[in-house]
Amino acid sequence: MNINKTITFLGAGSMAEAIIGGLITRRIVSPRMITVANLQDQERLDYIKTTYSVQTESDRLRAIKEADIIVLAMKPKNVHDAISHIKEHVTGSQLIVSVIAGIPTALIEEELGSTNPVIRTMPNTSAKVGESASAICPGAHATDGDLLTVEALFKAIGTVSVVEEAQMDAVTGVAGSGPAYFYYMVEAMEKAAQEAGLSEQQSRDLITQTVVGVGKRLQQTSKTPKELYKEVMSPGGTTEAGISELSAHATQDILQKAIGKAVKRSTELGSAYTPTNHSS
Ligand SMILES: NC(=O)C1=CN([C@@H]2O[C@H](COP(=O)(O)OP(=O)(O)OC[C@H]3O[C@@H](n4cnc5c(N)ncnc54)[C@H](OP(=O)(O)O)[C@@H]3O)[C@@H](O)[C@H]2O)C=CC1
Ligand SMILES: O=C(O)[C@@H]1CCC=N1
Repeated sequence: MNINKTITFLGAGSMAEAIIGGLITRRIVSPRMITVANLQDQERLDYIKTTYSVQTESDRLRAIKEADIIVLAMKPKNVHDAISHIKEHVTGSQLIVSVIAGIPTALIEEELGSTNPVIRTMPNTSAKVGESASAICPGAHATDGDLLTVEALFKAIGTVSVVEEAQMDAVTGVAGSGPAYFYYMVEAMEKAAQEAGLSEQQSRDLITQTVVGVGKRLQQTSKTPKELYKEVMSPGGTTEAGISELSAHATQDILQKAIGKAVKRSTELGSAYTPTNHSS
């Protein structure tokens, strides 16, 4: 499916790149329909232009002029400046899509001071390979049509769940941050593999395929995670030795707490932020 909308990304960081990469590689949006602007880093814009053949623009107002969709892809602490800069130039028909963690649609609407439709989203960096687990929710002025447009866009880069806005902080801590937990674990697995005598490449290949297999299995079975790891464990075997060590250190409790902290941080980013106090 090709989406025939002009899209401007305000922000050219990891998340913008992951989404742009997904849209271009999967030929969902033509590169000439995408414009990217950031605050100041021209070298980064040059990299994005060269890598994805999209348009880049150092002037943010020129960047949004022809956009059907404006994607806010800056850090929470930069939202106020970003919106203040563009608000007088945003036209009534432009759809605002936020990928920003923690910032509620009501706040973006207040900053804009208009009735432009706003959709809050939470993708993750697996967008770059078309495998993001994204969630989206509409703001007060967004129509079902706006939601469908953004759903179609994000479906191009993975799966999309439409959720209540009250669930967005949970989505952020679980799925937005989610890839990082797995990469962190993979890092430890690679170190262990190399200590045990595998080469860097062998470790990477074996662990990557293990992660892919786990993902596919989870998608295809109704078994619980416990049933699945029990399948791997033979009594007195290797897995039992490994899982016992994890249990002895209450690893599941730690992981639960870690994700809880991420969810809490998302709520903090929103509650710490007001248009007059935007230091979050
Ligand atoms: N990284 C991730 O995995 C995910 C991130 N997100 C959200 O995406 C957003 C961006 O994160 P990420 O890409 O990691 O951040 P980065 O720090 O990599 O990128 C931030 C970008 O915002 C730009 N920027 C800063 N101020 C402005 C402004 N006033 N107007 C336009 N652009 C501006 C920066 O430009 P310059 O470099 O020139 O200052 C930079 O290109 C965050 O809000 C984050 O919560 C959501 C899901 C996952
Ligand atoms: O760490 C962050 O704040 C962002 C939001 C989710 C993933 N990265």
